[in-house]
Amino acid sequence: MQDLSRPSSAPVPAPHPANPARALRFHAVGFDLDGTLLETAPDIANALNHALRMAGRPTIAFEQVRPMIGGGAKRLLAKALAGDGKERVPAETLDPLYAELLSHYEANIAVETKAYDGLMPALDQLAEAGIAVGVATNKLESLARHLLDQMGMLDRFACVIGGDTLGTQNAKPKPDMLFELQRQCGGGPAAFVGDSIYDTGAARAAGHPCVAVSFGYRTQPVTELGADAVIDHFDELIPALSML
Ligand SMILES: O=C(O)COP(=O)(O)O
Ligand SMILES: [Mg+2]
Repeated sequence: MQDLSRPSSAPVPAPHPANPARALRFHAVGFDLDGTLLETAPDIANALNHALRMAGRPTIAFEQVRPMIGGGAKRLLAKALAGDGKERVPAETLDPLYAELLSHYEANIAVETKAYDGLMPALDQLAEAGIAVGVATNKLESLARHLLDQMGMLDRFACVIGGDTLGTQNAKPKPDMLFELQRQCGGGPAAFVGDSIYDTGAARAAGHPCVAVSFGYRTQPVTELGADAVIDHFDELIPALSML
């Protein structure tokens, strides 16, 4: 039926722009979680500092915690307790504090955590193009699912592989989690997007092209991660994937 409410001189709406994700060669795109999809460092730092307080140790400034994230919370706590890194922390000290950190984090997992700018439109474009997306994080799988659920994002991902899903000995930078993500996303060519050396290491070992985000957590310059492309904003993700 003719729309009589629109005057004949009204501009015709522009056609929906073509979705560049439809031209990608990948069947699946995997994402790291901390420092890639979500800025989780404030809530992680709060949980770490809670555990340090329980141990009677000095807390660590947020800016110092950020680059320490990437290898999982247990490694983060061990690094924080080790101070200059020379002190080896015995399991009987580490394990109860790790339990404290986890329970504080679980109860306060999405207080200050935020999705990075442009993430949702990029995920929308991938979904509209029929490309499966999954998460491979060194976080415990249960915490990763809980966090994504709290952020209202869990149903966007075909799978969530955590640092413990295949056994912690197979966590990134081993390639296994990326192979599992690829399998659960239905197979076919897959790319990976991450923020740290754990991610680029896993992608290289899996033979998956890799995009590094410059806004995440790492100790070295982003150009030294060995990624195939670097992006500063999620608006650049699909153009970057199209070059790989
Ligand atoms: O929790 C961590 O230390 C790492 O998590 P990520 O693999 O999602 O960066
Ligand atoms: Mg990360």
